[in-house]
Formats: sequence, structure tokens, C-alpha cells
Amino acid sequence: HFRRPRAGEYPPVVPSFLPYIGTGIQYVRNPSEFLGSCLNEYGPVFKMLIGGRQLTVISSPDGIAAILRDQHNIFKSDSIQIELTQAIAGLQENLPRLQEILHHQLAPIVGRTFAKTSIRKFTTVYVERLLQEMSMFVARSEKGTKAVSLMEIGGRCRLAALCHTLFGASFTDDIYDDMNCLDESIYSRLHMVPFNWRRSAEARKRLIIRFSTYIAQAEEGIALGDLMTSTVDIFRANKLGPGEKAGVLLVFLWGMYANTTHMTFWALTEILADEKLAAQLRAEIDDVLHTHGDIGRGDAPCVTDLPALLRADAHALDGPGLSLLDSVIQETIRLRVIATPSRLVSCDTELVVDAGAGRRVMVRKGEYVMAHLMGTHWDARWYEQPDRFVPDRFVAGRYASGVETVDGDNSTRQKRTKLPFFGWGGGRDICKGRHLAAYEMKLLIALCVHHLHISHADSDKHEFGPSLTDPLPPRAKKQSVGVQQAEHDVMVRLNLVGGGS
Ligand code: HEM
Repeated sequence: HFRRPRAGEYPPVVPSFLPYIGTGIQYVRNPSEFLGSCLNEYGPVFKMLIGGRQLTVISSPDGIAAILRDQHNIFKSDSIQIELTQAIAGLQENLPRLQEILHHQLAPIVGRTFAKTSIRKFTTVYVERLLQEMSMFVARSEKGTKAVSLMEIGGRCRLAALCHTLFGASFTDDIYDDMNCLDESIYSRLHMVPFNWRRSAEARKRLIIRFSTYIAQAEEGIALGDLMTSTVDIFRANKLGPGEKAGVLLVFLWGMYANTTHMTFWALTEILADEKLAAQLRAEIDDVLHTHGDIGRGDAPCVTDLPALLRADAHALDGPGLSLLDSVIQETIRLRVIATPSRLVSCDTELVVDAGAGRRVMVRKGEYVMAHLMGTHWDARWYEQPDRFVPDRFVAGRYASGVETVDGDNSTRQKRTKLPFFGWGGGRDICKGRHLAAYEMKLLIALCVHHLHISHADSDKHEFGPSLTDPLPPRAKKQSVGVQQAEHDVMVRLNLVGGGS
């Protein structure tokens, strides 16, 4: 991707009149819109100054791949993510070291724990607990008489199941409200936007206290799973203080919680708005149930039980029969990922912007490159009607040359693809939780579509279908981190299909 610099190849620069701050104010107000309007005006490569950083923003597939799949270790990620760690954990000192621990010691363990070949150890316990949590949630919602938050169905049940599986049976605390409250404040904290910080500061304080107590118990020898045993070993080896350990654990759990929760919410709102899609997904899941057992075979009524199947095999939905559901997940990620992986350039380098056209750009040591994923995911050259949710967009065969898989790809080989997809990042720093995230999304969507009866609380109809009063999906907030957040929640009514247990 790289060659020596030539004069006159520098990208257009977004004008700014403020020294140091540069275009920071426009960017922070609404990053996605600002980057989108710069892309329209200047093309797939442009440069801007933000808070003292010279950033080259790249929106083309070749350019993004060159940044993410850099094999020469030219683009370093550490320094930018420190700010996110600080925003979540609220720590002021020792941050570069804590970031180093998260990035170089914990992330690889997360990658190994949730690799395709080893994930079952986690998911077998997780699925059992998730089913329990969902049943309790439905019971609490008084069988459909009370409207409940769609965000909460995924968020609360998932978080409880994650905590149970990660931390063990002794961790019974319900930390959803605090986690959610902290999550809502992360953008403002990260970009120092004024906000009412008191509630989220108190929520964070409670989370830190709870995690400190948990880690102290863990160090005294309560039974731990593999992931927590390795985590506690890392804390010990690095001689971290109690607050630092709790802060790192909070960052870690937020990473597991936030993106997947928002993504699941978006997918469910799209399904809630489209009766036909809901029916197609139900039929797809029915077929999987039929192939796994006698239930519903022949003329017998289809009294399928997804929970029973999942209890028998936590990965029963992993087979090839759910191509529409897989596509819905990938399409949701395409549409809702707003991450802008940024890297510090460690030496003067020329990187490819468009291999076919021979276009390259020079980036200098000490500057930053930003992979503007939305620039590719929302580009009409690759995606027809890019701002629309097209449920079957990623169903194999829809495009002649095939598509990338939902797992992303860690390799640098040329792919036979017409749909460039970077929802999980790529290369060395590819999302280490992607298999778990895709698994959880699939599980939750399948359970909500097939096992639960969900209806929009604003709708008169007690089934999937659009509501006139409150359009679905809701609008996205202007300011979110990594994955779009919704401007407001969606209230739904909930019943178990057939009133089953
Ligand atoms: C739908 C949900 C998710 C999405 C869309 C997502 C997306 C991403 C993206 C785009 C990156 C790359 C960032 C960069 O290159 O700078 C990333 C990194 C990462 N993700 Fe995820 N993620 C999701 C869920 C998860 C979950 C559930 C976990 C934990 C189990 C996780 C753990 C990580 C880690 C540890 C990294 C850093 C990898 C490294 O630096 O080596 N993610 N994720």
C-alpha cells in the first residue's frame, strides 16, 4: 500500500479558523453528519484539524482496509482509545498503562474466549441464564398488560446473563440501570460536552464499588470462570490498585454490553415495523425447529419451543438455515455502526485510497488517520439505497459475486466481494467479541420474534406492524459512540407465544 511521497498529492483540507480546536466544534455537534457533508464536498479523502490533531479521514473501502489491515504496524491505536477508557472508568492517572493492559493483555484473552472454537463454554451457561431472565421479565410485565421498554428487554436480560456467566452465581446484583445511565453519558464525557453529570457519576460510583468488592472476593478465591481467572491474574501481575482494577473491569463490561444492546434494539425496531419480515423470520426459525426434532412435523400444529432447543444446543441457530436472520443482523450493523477507528501514524507513509484508480495519499508521522466506516457503508456505489434498511441485502446470491460473512475477516487476502463491510473493524484490532455479539443478537432476535409475542404499545394491533403515532424505527441521536443510539425508546407489550412457560 505504501510508496515514497510525491509533491502535490496531499488531500483537500477542511478549512477552519480556530487554531488548535480546528473543526472540533462542528465535529462534536454531530460527527456522522459532519463527516458525511465533508465527504460530499471533498471526496473520500480529506484532512482536518481537531483538538490539535491533524486527521486524514478516509472513506473508501481500499483506504479503510489499508488502515485496519496494516501489517507493518505503522498505524497505532493506543493513544486515542485512552480517552474512551478515561470517559468510562473516570480514572485520571496511569491511563496509558491501563490502556496497554486492556489492549495488549485483556483483548487477546477476550478474542480467545470468544473464538468460534471455544465460545461454547461460555454460551452454554449464558443461554440458560438468558432464558430464565427473559421469563422473569415477561412475568414482571404482567403478561402484556403493561407496556415495557424494548431497549430494556435486550439490555436488562443480556446484562444479567452476562454478569452471571462472567462473574459467577454469587453476582446477583441488577446493575442495568446504572450501566445504562453511564452508557448514556459516555459521548458527553468523551467530548467534554456539558451535561448533567450527577446521576451518571453516582451510577459509576456504585458500579466501581460493586466491582471492587467483587474483585476482592475473587482474589480471596471464590470460584471463577476461565475469563475472570485470567483477568484477575492480569490485575495481580500488573500490581493494579483497587480502583484501577474496578475501572478496567467496568470498561471491559461496558464493551460487552453497549454496542450489542443498541444493535439488537435497532434490529428489533425494524422487525417490529415490518409484519412481513417478522413472518418470514418466524418461518425460517420454524424450519430450523422442524429439522431439529419432531415438533410440528407433518400435519401436527407447530407447537415449537425455541427455548427447549436452545437448552439442548446453545448453538442450534448457527447452521445455514437462517440466511434472512443473518442478513438482518449484518444489515443492522451496516446501517448503525458509526465507529471511526483512528490510528496514530508512526512514520511518513503513503497509503492506497483507490487501488483501481491508482490513487494514494501521503500521511505524516505524528498525524492521525481515521477510517470513516459509514463513508463506505452508506455509499450508493456499493449499496443500493444505502440509507434504507434492506433485510435481505446480505442473503447470498442477491449479488452475483458473493458477500463478506457476518464474522468479518482477519485476513489481508483479496476478497471476492461487491459489498465492502467493516462492521467489526478488521485486521489486528478486529472486534474480539464479534462472534459473541453476532450470537447474542441472533439469539435475542429469534426469541423475541418466535417465542415472545411483541407488539408496539402505541399500535392498536397486538402483533408486529407499523404504528401511526410513533414511527419505527425511532430517529438516531446526533451524538453516540461506536453504534448509533436511538433518540427515544420504544414501548412494547409482551406475551409468551401460546402463553407457554
Ligand atoms: C454488535 C456489537 C459490536 C460491534 C458493532 C463492535 C464493533 C467493533 C469495532 C468496529 C471494533 C474495532 C475498533 C477499532 O479498530 O478501533 C471493535 C473492537 C473491539 N471489540 Fe467490538 N463490537 C461489538 C461487540 C463487542 C463485544 C460483545 C465485545 C466483547 C465481548 C467486543 C470486544 C471488542 C474488543 C476487545 C475490541 C478491541 C480489539 C483490539 O483492539 O484488539 N465487541 N468492536
